Amino acid sequence: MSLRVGVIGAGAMGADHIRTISRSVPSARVSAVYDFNTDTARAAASPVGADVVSSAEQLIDSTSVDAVIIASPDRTHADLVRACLAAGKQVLCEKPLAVTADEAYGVVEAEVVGGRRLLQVGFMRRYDPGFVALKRTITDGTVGDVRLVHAIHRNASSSTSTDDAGLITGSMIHELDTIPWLLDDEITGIRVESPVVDGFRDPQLATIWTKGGVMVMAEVFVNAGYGYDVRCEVVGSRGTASLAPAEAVSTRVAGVDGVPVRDDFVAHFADAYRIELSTWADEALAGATTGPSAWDGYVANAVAEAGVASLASGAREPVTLRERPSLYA
Ligand SMILES: NC(=O)C1=CN([C@@H]2O[C@H](COP(=O)(O)OP(=O)(O)OC[C@H]3O[C@@H](n4cnc5c(N)ncnc54)[C@H](O)[C@@H]3O)[C@@H](O)[C@H]2O)C=CC1
Ligand SMILES: O=C1[C@@H](O)[C@H](O)[C@@H](O)[C@H](O)[C@H]1O
Repeated sequence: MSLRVGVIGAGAMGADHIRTISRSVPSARVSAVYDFNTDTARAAASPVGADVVSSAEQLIDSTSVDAVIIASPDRTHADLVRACLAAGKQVLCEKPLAVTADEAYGVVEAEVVGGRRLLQVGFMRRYDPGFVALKRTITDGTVGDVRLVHAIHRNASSSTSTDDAGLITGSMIHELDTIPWLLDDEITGIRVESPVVDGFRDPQLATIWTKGGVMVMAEVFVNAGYGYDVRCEVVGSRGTASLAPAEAVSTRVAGVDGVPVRDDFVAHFADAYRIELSTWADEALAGATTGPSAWDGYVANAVAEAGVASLASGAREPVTLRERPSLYA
């Protein structure tokens, strides 16, 4: 039996998830696609033989859809997730869970009412072989006690993170989820600054403090021009650990010694998306989900909100969280 997946939003990310499922996830197949733009939906659905449906509601309620992937714009996520929860369907919602922390907590409350976890948030770095190996160097004590993390997150360009707050809620949100997961720690404060005073504040530099006493410097630059670049170095009391370059081979050609930089997230995180989708589909078939939760999505939104406040105030802003329901213990 394979999981019949309905996909809402078939732009860059939705279309890539559809391709990945059809090529590399034997336990699932895409049965229905909805996109606001019908041509976009058709282009993604027809190569995999999926139906194009005329609304998100129709897709969620369809008897030929067992589980849903939401890859429409950020502002649509929370309402669509709530509709999936009301229909009792497993749902993988792309990050961010919501645009504000209150909206994200509303999703937490809706899931708690149902009494079981149905939602996974698309924080795919938790499945990336590089980030998983980096986390292992922390948990097995290789680097000793962690003191600092240096993170870099650059896009060649971005059509989705296009304003000051959107850069934090749409792009930096990956760091805001990765750091607590990597360190098994909580973020307690954040200051975000930018060298750009007028216009779009890109790049942004975040200084992040954790409950365990670690300091993190995170640079996010979504119009860096040269390619997609995600780096992370952990500095501990016994040594350091860094993500290795994504390519396995370094070349010396035409007087240049180096490794290519990939174009975008689709190429850079291909393995992470594949492992994320396979794990999610296998678990959904078994009626469970153990990936990044509604609570994780809410926490990342709460830190992002403090980051947005800091960019305006120039101050270090505290992160205050609401009560964590026992469903996410
Ligand atoms: N996990 C990751 O690494 C990534 C996650 N994302 C997330 O995926 C989502 C989609 O991003 P992209 O694919 O890059 O954007 P995109 O702009 O390429 O695609 C969005 C698609 O959604 C459609 N759409 C707009 N309103 C809709 C609605 N109300 N219902 C259904 N479809 C609608 C648009 O027509 C478009 O085809 C965003 O939430 C983004 O934050 C995006 C890129 C990478
Ligand atoms: O999630 C993503 C995009 O939405 C976001 O706009 C990019 O900055 C990130 O690198 C990508 O992973």
